[in-house]
Amino acid sequence: MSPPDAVDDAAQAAAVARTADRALVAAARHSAGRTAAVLGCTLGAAAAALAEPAVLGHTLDLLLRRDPAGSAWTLLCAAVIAAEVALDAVGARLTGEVDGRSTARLRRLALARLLRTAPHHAARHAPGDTAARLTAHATEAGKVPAAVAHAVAALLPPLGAVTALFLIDLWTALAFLVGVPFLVLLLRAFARDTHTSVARYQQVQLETAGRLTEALAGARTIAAAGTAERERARILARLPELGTEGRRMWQVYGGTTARSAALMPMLLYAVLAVGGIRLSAGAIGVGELLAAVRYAGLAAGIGAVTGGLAAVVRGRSATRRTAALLALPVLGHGRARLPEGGPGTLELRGVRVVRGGAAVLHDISLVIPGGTTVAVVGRSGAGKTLFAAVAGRLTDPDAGRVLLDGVPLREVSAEVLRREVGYAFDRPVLLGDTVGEAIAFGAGQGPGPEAVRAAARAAGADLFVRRLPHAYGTRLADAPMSGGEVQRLGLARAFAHAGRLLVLDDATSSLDTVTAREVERALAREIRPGTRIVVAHRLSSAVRADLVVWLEHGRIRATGTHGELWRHEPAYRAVFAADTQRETDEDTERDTQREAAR
Ligand SMILES: Nc1ncnc2c1ncn2[C@@H]1O[C@H](COP(=O)(O)OP(=O)(O)OP(=O)(O)O)[C@@H](O)[C@H]1O
Repeated sequence: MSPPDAVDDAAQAAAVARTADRALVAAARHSAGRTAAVLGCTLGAAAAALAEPAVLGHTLDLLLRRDPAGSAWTLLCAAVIAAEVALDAVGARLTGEVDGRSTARLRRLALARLLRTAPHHAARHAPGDTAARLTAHATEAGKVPAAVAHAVAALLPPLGAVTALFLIDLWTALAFLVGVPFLVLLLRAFARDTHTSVARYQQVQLETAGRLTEALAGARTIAAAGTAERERARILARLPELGTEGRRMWQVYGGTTARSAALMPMLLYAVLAVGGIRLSAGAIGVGELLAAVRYAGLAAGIGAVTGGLAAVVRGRSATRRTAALLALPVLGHGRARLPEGGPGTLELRGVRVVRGGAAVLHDISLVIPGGTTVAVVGRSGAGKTLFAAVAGRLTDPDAGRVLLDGVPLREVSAEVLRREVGYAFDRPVLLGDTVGEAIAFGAGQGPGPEAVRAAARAAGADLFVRRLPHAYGTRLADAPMSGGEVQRLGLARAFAHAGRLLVLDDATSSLDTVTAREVERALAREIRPGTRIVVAHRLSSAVRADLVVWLEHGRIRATGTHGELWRHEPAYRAVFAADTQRETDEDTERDTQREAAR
């Protein structure tokens, strides 16, 4: 890694840490009342636990002296113990609520951020990795506010108990204090070791989830390549590490518990021995000795703080993972509207796009008059998809501006942008319950059933949709579709929402040439007129376009009509060499079939 990269990564990690802390504060504020109630209950239970030895000791002294006040103090003992149990129970219930609410809030914020960032930022995290951050890690992170309250309250009994020891008898308290440095060392080592293990464990979890999702998405390729066994090994490769780190966490926890369990009796014996000497010297009574021993037990219970501390450490580490989503940059929107009835004139001024540290679109300056159909062509990797993404503001350029009907796209409101700019992709994802809903899916008021059908007809989808068991009401899960059929539904969705600018990014690539031409014709005749940007490898798309933008290595090599470019630019013809052959073959095939039919 080069030094600037290392600096960038460190700065990014620091930014994520700050975002994580802010997210935790926001989550705690969101349930401030309940978190305060958890703190109140746990502090109350701790106070009751702290009062218990003193009340018990005093009651014992009264009963030994047969003092009549003894029965009232016995009742007080019962009340203190009952209060401790009740407060613990209410605290546990409230803790569940706070955990749930904080988790839900973190999840909602992270998901909203994920959906509002530019797609290439969201793609930084693999789907499995994202799912783990939003589920398991968000759950751990959501536990932090209540865990902090518990950890704070857990400090009260030991600190109060040491104070009480001093109040009962100085020498007994000093006997206890001899063991305290060992306890502190134990807790520090616990916090350090747990943090390291938890961070490693969560990292391995994310990577394994990421690999699993990749494999699920690529199941067909894996089956075709016959590499299922190798893939299984790749997914599970880090499982032993997961086991190692999991065991290490339990070892650290178990070791700390065991060491504190060994330390505790020694402390208690020391207190008992010194207390016994003080009792025989008449410095303290039997009740006070009982109270001192119980306080020593409470004070040594500082080891119990380790449980709360572990939850806080795990939660903070998990928050950083969820917060990486919160730190994604938002694709913000302005409030501007577009001029009423504008033709859809698109202007790119000095557009430059950087990906992976290198410029992949350079100096793109171009005016596309409203109502024009533009074919964006070029070899694979030339920058066509990025051009389309910038043109409809799926992403912002790193330099330069994009204007639609004279208004910078960055300033256009989200609602206007998505009403006026539509997209269809090569591999659309269908969202909604039914086929009809998938076509109507979009911002604002969706199109009615008639508009949905018209869009499907234009996209060449109506016929196969009507053959489905419940036509447009068929559930997507019950409608097995080919790649071309899914693509036609994606086109129908774009047509149903067509605004002044429509971007078709390789959206007919899975259609046969005849269907693709029918769709192009329907688009010209039946869909709201406007500017069309058609990313295409097909010769026919370039032929039908009013203007061709020819990209090469991220730059505009030339613009013009297809005829002009075809006549004067051999390199332009070479872009379509394979397609020319394919279309010729398809024409020949069709001619042959016609001949055969005669
Ligand atoms: N997120 C990214 N990180 C790094 N490089 C990227 C990213 N997105 C795109 N690129 C690079 O930018 C270049 C242009 O990509 P683009 O997808 O626009 O090409 P294309 O012309 O649409 O290709 P194709 O015809 O194969 O779909 C490619 O070299 C690609 O590797």
